[in-house]
Amino acid sequence: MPDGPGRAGDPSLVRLLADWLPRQRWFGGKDSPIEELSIGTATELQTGDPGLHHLVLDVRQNGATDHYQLLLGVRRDLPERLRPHGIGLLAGTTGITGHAYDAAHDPELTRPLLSHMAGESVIGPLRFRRAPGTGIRTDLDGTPSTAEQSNTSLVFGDAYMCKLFRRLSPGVNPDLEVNLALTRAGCDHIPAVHGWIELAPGGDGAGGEPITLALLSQYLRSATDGWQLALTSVRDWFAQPVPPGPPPAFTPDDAGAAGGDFAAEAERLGAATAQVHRDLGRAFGVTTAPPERLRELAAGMHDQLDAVAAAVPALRPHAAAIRAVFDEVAASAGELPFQRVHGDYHLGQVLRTDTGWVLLDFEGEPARPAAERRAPAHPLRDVAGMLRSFEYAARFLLAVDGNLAPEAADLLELRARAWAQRNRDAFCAGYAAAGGPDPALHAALVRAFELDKAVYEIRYEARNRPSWLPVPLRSLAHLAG
Ligand SMILES: Nc1ncnc2c1ncn2[C@@H]1O[C@H](COP(=O)(O)OP(=O)(O)O)[C@@H](O)[C@H]1O
Ligand SMILES: O=P(O)(O)O[C@H]1O[C@H](CO)[C@@H](O[C@H]2O[C@H](CO)[C@@H](O)[C@H](O)[C@H]2O)[C@H](O)[C@H]1O
Repeated sequence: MPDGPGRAGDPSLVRLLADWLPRQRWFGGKDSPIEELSIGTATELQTGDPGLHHLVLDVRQNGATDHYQLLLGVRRDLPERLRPHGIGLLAGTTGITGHAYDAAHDPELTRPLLSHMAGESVIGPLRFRRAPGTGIRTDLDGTPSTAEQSNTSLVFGDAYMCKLFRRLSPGVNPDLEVNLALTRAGCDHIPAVHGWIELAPGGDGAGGEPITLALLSQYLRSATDGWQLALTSVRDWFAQPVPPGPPPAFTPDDAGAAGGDFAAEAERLGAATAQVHRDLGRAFGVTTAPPERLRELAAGMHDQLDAVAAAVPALRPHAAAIRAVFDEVAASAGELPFQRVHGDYHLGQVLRTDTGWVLLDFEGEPARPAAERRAPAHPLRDVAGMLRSFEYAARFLLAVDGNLAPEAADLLELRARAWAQRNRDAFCAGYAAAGGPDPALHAALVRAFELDKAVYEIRYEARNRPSWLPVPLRSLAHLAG
């Protein structure tokens, strides 16, 4: 029978994890070495073979400690299907033996999560919770979603999606907080919350609030995410024959005539976004920020730019043009409505269901400190996030194909601009028509938010997906003007 890693100091497990962790998609610190790794909490959820343990890993990088969550499976023999998720063989230096692996990939070990949430179990510092008024089925196994994401989500049949937050933030996760509040506000544009898992206060020294570990939501089986829909539209447009003669100047209307047009969806998405902003305002309140707030906002943008330009040299040639836009915001007058927003809004965060658009993942940008992610902001920050996403979708195919001849790349860049402009316009029109602040009336602010987001993306890609770095860099020249 394999034994478990209950002893927090097992040196062989710690060594194996330090080697394995940086190779995981969801590990947010790939740009720096791990200075120290230790096991913060270890909770046995299932004894026997396979065994299941919940670990919180304390990972020190650049002098700061981040906490990551791992469901650790331990088996005497590791079946072929689990080998890609193996962490290593624990040879028993402290009495622990067996193959350790990431149990999120073992359906047999995911079912207990549902039964514990259904029964509201408390195991050591872990508390399993069921949302008020809901039941949870316990007859389903979970398999990891193949969606491109920063956490790991398990899909349970047609019923549930359980997001395991990988990098833990102190306190209640904003995704849970916002989804519960929007459910109470009767918002139609989110999936229903069924349950969650939390670590009791004091479990890792985060003070009085429990730390959210996982969120169980309604699985929107037949939905397609906005990113996939948008890319299909871009592919259609890029596949159009090139008109003969000198290089054409494509208009946004040309991009719409290609078939697979996304503009009507973009407009509906704009409207859904405005409705969610309205509901967020009702649930959490709206305050009027004085003009000094604009200066603080611009100062924060400059600070991020400093940090990212220091780390990513390719950003530096654009820095002066970007700073001029931030300065314009700092110099402007007027009072602004501040409220809770999505915070990391992009096409991968929205699903088109049979009845309309649903918004996901109210966690905010994973690299920002927790307090900043929950802080009120101007709603046009989300609008700018989605505008960046249209730029991303337009340029993704172009940036990832390194074999394009320069003329072909130039032509596709012109096509990319036309597609992005068409869908940006449609989204903004839908947003303003549904009652959101009109982006056209706040052009300087939207531009600053977009550039700030592009700078964030450059750091995000450098840290997490270096091969994607050309995507935000490519659009920067155009955006910075
Ligand atoms: N309730 C759901 N039903 C169906 N698919 C979902 C649901 N929630 C998320 N997804 C899919 O999973 C992807 C990642 O979800 P998200 O919450 O954004 O995770 P992360 O924070 O890790 O990026 C989404 O882009 C979407 O495709
Ligand atoms: O979805 P997350 O909360 O994990 O957000 C992070 O990862 C996103 C990528 O998965 C990243 O989004 C960037 O890439 C998208 C395409 O994959 C694109 O649509 C977005 O516009 C772009 O910002 C997001 O920035 C990051 O926080």
